[in-house]
Amino acid sequence: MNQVKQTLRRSGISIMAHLISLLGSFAAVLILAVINGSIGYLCAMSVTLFGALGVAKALGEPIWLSYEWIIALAVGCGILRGLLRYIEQYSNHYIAFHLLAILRDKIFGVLRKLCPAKLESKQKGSIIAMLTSDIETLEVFYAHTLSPICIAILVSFSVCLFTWLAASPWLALVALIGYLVIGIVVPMISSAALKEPGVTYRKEFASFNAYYLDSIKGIKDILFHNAGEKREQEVNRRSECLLEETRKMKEETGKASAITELAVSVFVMLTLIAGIVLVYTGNLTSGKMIIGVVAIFGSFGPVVAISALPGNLTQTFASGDRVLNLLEEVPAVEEITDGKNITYENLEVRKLSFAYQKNEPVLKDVCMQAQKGEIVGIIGESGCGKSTLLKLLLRFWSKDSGEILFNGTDIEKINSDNLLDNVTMVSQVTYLFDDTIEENLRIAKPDATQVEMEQACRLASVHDFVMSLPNGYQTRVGAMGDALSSGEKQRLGLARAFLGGRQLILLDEPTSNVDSINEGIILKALAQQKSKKSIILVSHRESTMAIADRIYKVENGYMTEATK
Ligand SMILES: Nc1ncnc2c1ncn2[C@@H]1O[C@H](COP(=O)(O)OP(=O)(O)OP(=O)(O)O)[C@@H](O)[C@H]1O
Repeated sequence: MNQVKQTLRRSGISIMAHLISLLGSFAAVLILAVINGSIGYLCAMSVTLFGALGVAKALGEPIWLSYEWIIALAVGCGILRGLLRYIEQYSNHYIAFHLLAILRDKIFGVLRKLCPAKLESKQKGSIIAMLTSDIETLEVFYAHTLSPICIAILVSFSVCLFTWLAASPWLALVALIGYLVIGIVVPMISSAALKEPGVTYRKEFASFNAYYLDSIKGIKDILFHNAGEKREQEVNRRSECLLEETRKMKEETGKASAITELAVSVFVMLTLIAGIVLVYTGNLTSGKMIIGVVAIFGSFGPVVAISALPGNLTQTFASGDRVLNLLEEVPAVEEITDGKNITYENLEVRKLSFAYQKNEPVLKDVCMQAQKGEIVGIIGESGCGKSTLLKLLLRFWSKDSGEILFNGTDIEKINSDNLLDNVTMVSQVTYLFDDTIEENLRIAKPDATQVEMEQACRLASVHDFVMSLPNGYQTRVGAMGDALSSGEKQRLGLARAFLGGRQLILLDEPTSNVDSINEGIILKALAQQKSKKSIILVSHRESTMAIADRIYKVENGYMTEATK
């Protein structure tokens, strides 16, 4: 179990301020919710208060309302309460769900910018947890935290004023102290006690989700190595940890609500005692005492709601902190929008150096070039930096030094969108979305015609396979493309690249998963394509390298031209 003290990067106030700043134009809807909520609660209180007025009138207080009016107003307040409560809840949820949609959108936008460099170091499971549970948790903040706090302040202030004017300033003072204790002191104490369990719970929850998801994704390998039992034990252990954290949190929440209930009872008693003393000392009539005491009795609801917040609030803070951290994460590579647009003709790499970690260079003073009409091969031992070089050419990472020149323009001066309009890559693993084959191909060219798609698939030697499927191009491939073999996925990845029509195609082991017949067809297709494009081909296979016009070898971070 993680016993390390969990802390947030920001204070609770700062998280709340950030989250409130996201409200923007929804602030007007929040004001509507607060007004309706406050008047609604005062209406609810008024039902019993009109009852108290009736009793006070019966005790001889000079109340100008007739009994009929008192009953009619009590009924009217009851009905109005329902309507206003509906508007309040509707407004709160309107804000919450609209903001959650905006936040999801923002997070996706940030992930796009961070991808792929920063995301290589983040567990995908924890990002999924963030997109699902963390954002859902913020619903509590927007729908059930902000307006209750404002409503509690307004209602408490109104009741104090009413009690002062209608009964006695002393009763108003007791009520005020009660509100401050229940609405501020008790929540502060319980929030301090709940902070650590709340943050730890959220971290355990996110870590459990990530581990669980990871286990499901890797279930085949777990089975291959008969490691199921060990993995299951670890899942159970983590589940127990999560359960323990939940228990701790619930225990603290239970204590907090018990303290609140106790405080309410104490202040109800104190109000009553103060009222009786005032009547006995002749400072208040019995009728006014009943009106004041009944008003205060029914007024603790909003502050009790606040004192119940810390349990949720600590989790909201933890979730809010994680979401804000991601929103503020600086991408490893800044998007370029004020650069040049090019149409690819040639590539030249001069003295390129790069390291993922300081002082551990992967590539050193690398030089290479590619012209249209050429297939350039790159070979080298596993882990020598071949894929890294391709990622640098796509600017997925920023080079440390040297130049990557497209048509003589450095990569740092070319608009990011435009670069990806010119260059594409087929990586070692092709991701297929849980959609039809047609839609999976279309991500490379959304407006592709059926003829274009079929042509690309023929070039990638996958058209006959697609046509053999029950629904041809309309066949769904299943989540992560699990229904297809690695070779089929790889060939669909190639088809995407051919369909996209980019002028520079980077291929990372494009034939590693296909048999020699299909390799031959793909290589022939590549040879046909090269007259219009540059193709940079990374492969271990000698047979694949045979089509390269020039071959570079990467060794110990350096690159040399190899003899064919
Ligand atoms: N995101 C990353 N952060 C830190 N190190 C990385 C990262 N990606 C790759 N590396 C390291 O950089 C080195 C080069 O990796 P790269 O994937 O470029 O090798 P490769 O030549 O393509 O290997 P292979 O032929 O096995 O695909 C390796 O030591 C690898 O562990």
